[in-house]
Amino acid sequence: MRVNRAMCRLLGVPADALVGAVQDAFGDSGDNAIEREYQQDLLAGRSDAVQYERRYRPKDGHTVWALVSATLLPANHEPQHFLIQVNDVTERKRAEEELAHLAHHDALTGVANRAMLSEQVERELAVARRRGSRLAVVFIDLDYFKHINDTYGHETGDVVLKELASRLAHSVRAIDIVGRLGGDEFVVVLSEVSDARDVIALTDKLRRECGRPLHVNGHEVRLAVSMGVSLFPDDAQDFRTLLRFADSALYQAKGEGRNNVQFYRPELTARMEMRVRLGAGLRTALERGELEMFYQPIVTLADGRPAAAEALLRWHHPELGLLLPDLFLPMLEESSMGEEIGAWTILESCRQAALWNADGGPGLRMGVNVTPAQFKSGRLVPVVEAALRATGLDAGRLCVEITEQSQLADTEQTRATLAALKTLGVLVAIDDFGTGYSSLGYISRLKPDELKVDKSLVTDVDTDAERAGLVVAALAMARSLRLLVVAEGVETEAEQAFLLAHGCDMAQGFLHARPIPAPQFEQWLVAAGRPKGAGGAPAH
Ligand SMILES: Nc1nc2c(ncn2[C@@H]2O[C@H](COP(=O)(O)OP(=O)(O)OP(=O)(O)O)[C@@H](O)[C@H]2O)c(=O)[nH]1
Repeated sequence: MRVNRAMCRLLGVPADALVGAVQDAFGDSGDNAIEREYQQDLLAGRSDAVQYERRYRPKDGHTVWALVSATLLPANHEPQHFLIQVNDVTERKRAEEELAHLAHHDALTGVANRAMLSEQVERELAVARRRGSRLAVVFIDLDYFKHINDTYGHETGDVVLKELASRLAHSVRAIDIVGRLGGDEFVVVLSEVSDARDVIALTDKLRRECGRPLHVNGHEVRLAVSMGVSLFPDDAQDFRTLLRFADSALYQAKGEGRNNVQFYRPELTARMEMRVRLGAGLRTALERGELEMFYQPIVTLADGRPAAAEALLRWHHPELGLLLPDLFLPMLEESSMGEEIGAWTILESCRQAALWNADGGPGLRMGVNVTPAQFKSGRLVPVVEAALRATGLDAGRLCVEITEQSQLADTEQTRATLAALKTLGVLVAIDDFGTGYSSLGYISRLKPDELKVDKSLVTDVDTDAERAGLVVAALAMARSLRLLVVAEGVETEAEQAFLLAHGCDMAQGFLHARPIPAPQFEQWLVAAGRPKGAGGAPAH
């Protein structure tokens, strides 16, 4: 064998070290075998010339990719000789590999992207089918990631996503797969799980790892994830369906208050279909006149007189009948119509309040619910301002109700929006108080005008000592902050008497009336305005 100087340079050794040794000492064993097959083709006359790519592994450990062209030299004498031309194509190969990596991996986090994920999972599914083993698809979504982006900026958001990917990758076993679908959505596929208990142990570990606070640019970012799980072969046979089912379970986990794991159940498919159906219907609900505001009275406890109304959205669905917001609010938040419908509810409630308060009316305040999305959109203040201008309602008669949820984070933007509403003269109420995590400090910073104590604390307050203690504490806190308190969900005289005795200002609930359409509300007003003994306020 003879080699030229270029080949010696390529492998980093003198010619005599190469003779007789190229294939065995410097070659990749798999490639060597393939090369021998090509050479057999030439020797057997099956080809005149062959070309293939192979690797050499010089002694310094790096890999050289070569494009090899080989022919047999004219056979004048035995043994026969090959003429082998070797082109170093390492750079081209590296670029190709980089492109392939980019095509298969998520650019931000480096884990598998959607395409690679489905490729890998299909392979794992084939193995699981052959072996009859079980596999879990875990859909993971960060809780309130928008809030992290909004509070700390997009770059910090990116660091959080990278860290999350790395935590996932380090928490799973070598046989598992981690991928990112986009945004804050990740998928982990757990192979060879024996049963749901196995999956719970693994997902609990993932949740613990992902939930550790993260320190970025001097901030401590608190993290939590929700997860939805579907199982092969129990729930579905193919990856697409498994992913869809895991997504339904994730939706359930978000609905259960986040930071938890839910397994897919068949009834979730029906719920998912309903969600899609409602989401589609919402797009045309407004223009078709299917939406209506109902009003529930709020009375002053001291004298039983009407003080306010809470406006509540209702949807007359053409097939499903009258729907309460609990059923369609999540879809409304996701829908492109969310903002438009939100603005309409404010305008409609202001219009009604202006009408009821015209000509020396009863001086009713109108409570209007705003969703967290509406609140955070940055457009709430102009929408309220426009509604007041269009309807002529006195700003002091409008009360914006914001639910006490962790979405209503204690941020600069929250405080600025509340301050802007106050500048307009609009009142602000913290709704569903007692269901969230508000501390006294938090409430005092938000400076609302009113607290609405949630029904869950009010029900049986006269007999349940624990609830009574909480309500009394809430009333004391409200007094110290000079806030008005409305008790929600008051259903019995005994509850109402307890509330009155402990200094609660107002009550709302079935004891007085259910939410009713405007014409019925007017009848209620007339009846409630009558002196006691002349009929009183009917309970609807
Ligand atoms: N920093 C960063 N943000 C992203 C990226 N891709 C999507 N997002 C943001 O991720 C957020 C996705 O939020 P969602 O999952 O819909 O909502 P969430 O706030 O996490 O609320 P829940 O999931 O309901 O708990 C949006 O605000 C997107 O703008 C990205 O590559 N980097």
